[in-house]
Amino acid sequence: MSRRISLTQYLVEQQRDHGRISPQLRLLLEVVARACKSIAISVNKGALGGVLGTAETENVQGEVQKKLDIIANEVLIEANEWGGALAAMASEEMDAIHVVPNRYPQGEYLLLFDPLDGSSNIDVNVSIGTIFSVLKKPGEQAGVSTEDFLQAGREQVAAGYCVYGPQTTLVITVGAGVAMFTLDREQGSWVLTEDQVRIPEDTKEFSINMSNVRHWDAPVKRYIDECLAGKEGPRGKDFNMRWIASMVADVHRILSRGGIFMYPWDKREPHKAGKLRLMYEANPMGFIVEQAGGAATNGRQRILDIAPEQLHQRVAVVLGSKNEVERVTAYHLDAAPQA
Ligand SMILES: O=P(O)(O)OC[C@H]1O[C@](O)(COP(=O)(O)O)[C@@H](O)[C@@H]1O
Ligand SMILES: [Mg+2]
Ligand SMILES: [Mg+2]
Repeated sequence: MSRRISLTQYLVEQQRDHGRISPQLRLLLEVVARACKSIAISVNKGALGGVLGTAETENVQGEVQKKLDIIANEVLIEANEWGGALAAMASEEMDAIHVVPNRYPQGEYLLLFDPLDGSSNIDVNVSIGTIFSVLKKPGEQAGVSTEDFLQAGREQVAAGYCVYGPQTTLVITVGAGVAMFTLDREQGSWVLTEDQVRIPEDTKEFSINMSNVRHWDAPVKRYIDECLAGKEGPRGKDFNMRWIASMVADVHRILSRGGIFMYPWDKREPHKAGKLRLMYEANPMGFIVEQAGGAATNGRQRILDIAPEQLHQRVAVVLGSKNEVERVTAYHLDAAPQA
């Protein structure tokens, strides 16, 4: 437990006392936090709010959209477009970038988000979340293009996620460690409940969708086989497994008690680098995990060093406790290059 301060106080300290963020970035993070609060209210209403079920539309990735995917996307756009901190936004649920309309002041930041992560869990009342990433618009020129968004993850100036679970928790980094805030529903405010979060370097818990085992590449199979062999195997210890199928919830557990999360490349759709999206899932989570002392790779390369080529690009993800991520990465690098 740390000092009982609000998100606003925390961000003011980051701005005023440490000079880590600009007033515009502070404003932007407060607006995102407010939008998450509003999404949390819709999530909590569930069937009573008519927010469950599918919307009978598809997003750019060809996935059927849930009503909450669309609601959360609209909440984030509406909350952020008039705030003055942003030049444009990009979302899992929108094919193209959304440039802040001329009627609003233009800011210097770019916001990317997965408005609702863990969509398959919405209707079954399991934790879901929102993931976001903030970049600075490059160059001085007026206007903004998709290319402006295609920056490596190490250029992020802030990132975060909100998990809508038994508690509503907002986790953010501005590049100076990771802070967790819990929503106080009575007060309507975010209260700092954990500062300088650290992920243990070792773990005995892995997180992967085991139903895909037959499709995995050899290094992933080797790593999981060794975990499953337990005390009698080469690792000499028993491992536990958790798979929530909401990346936000799986990553949140790893930040809370360590572990390794993997959504690797697999043979089901070999032309795709992975299932998860680089710009608004892997990059923000990679930034947060590194800031908490963990590691994040695509099996071969640090996620934050990947030069993006497309807004909705997919990527393989291995993240969490440092020593385990390094082990999986070494297994990939030892093996023959992927076919
Ligand atoms: O259903 P699977 O294959 O286990 O995939 C689960 C993964 O897909 C995701 O739900 C993808 O995110 P979206 O729900 O935002 O599309 C991740 O949160 C999760 O880790
Ligand atoms: Mg997602
Ligand atoms: Mg989503």
